[in-house]
Amino acid sequence: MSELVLPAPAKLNRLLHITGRRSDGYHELQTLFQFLDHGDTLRLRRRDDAAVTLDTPLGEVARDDNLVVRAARLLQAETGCGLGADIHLDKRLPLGGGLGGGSSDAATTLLALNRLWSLELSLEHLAALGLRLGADVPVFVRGHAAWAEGIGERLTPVELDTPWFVVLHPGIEVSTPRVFGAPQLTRDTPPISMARALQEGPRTWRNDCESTVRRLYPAVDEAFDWLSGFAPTRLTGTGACLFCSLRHEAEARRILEHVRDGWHAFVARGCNVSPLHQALGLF
Ligand SMILES: C[C@](O)(CO)[C@H](O)COP(=O)(O)OP(=O)(O)OC[C@H]1O[C@@H](n2ccc(N)nc2=O)[C@H](O)[C@@H]1O
Ligand SMILES: Nc1ncnc2c1ncn2[C@@H]1O[C@H](COP(=O)(O)OP(=O)(O)OP(=O)(O)O)[C@@H](O)[C@H]1O
Repeated sequence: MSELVLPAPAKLNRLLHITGRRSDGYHELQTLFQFLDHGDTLRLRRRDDAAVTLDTPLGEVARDDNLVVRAARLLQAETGCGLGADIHLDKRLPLGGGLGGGSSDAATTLLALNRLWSLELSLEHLAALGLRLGADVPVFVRGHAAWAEGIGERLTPVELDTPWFVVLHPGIEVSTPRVFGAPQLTRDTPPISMARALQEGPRTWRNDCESTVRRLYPAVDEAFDWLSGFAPTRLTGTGACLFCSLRHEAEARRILEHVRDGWHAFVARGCNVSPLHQALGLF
């Protein structure tokens, strides 16, 4: 096998609580991660030399800063592997959208190169490596919907309902550091048990960043009010994307017909096993 074409799915934070702040400034979270059957696609071809090429420019992100390239280099450094890869990234997920696109691209790169380079590192090992690239990378490596604590790296697999979602992007990029740096952000939600969160169910789930993001970004506020006219709406991560759940795909698709110019929306199904792991025959 010398080439793989694999998905890098989006994630939603179905619930996001901020329970504290660590001494290094990072915030402690409790969150429920679930994957979507929508995302980026990567094509990776093995090279016999150590070069890593990426033929897809990504806005202002320099090639060497792209999480795909950083993931490949990290794997080479960790294992001493002398092989390389030519990588093509078909980017569909918005940057700074709260859908974890960059983290998912990194995770897909780690799993794909582990195969193409015959490294046989365990998912545990790859998740620990991925954490060095970003707090959301481990859940994409592990590949199961999860209750997460810490900065999002302590993961317990869960089975969540799998509705259809409308995901709405209001056409702007939200700065995660700006949201986490906002004085008015709620940072003291008392920790709850995973059992309680699951028992209380989706209708009670909320995102502690929501009011701050709506105040800082009027475009998110406007889109939130609009989507709420169809179904109860939530923010994912620190935004900018919003989502609502529907029982039937047709109902979700009808909402898309009304989306305003300048906004982008898609319909996707929630998945408890990542489409990446389904494609690789894991689980
Ligand atoms: C909020 C989530 O979307 C939940 O899934 C993620 O935890 C955000 O992860 P991310 O986009 O990968 O964010 P990073 O690039 O790691 O962090 C950007 C900045 O946000 C702040 N940050 C981020 C995550 C966190 N738990 N606490 C923080 O205070 C830090 O200032 C950090 O420098
Ligand atoms: N392959 C990549 N795809 C997207 N962003 C990347 C990539 N490589 C590096 N980045 C950088 O990482 C930043 C965060 O990207 P990402 O798409 O993961 O944001 P996000 O959806 O807001 O994630 P989160 O839900 O974790 O907050 C981007 O703004 C960009 O500067």
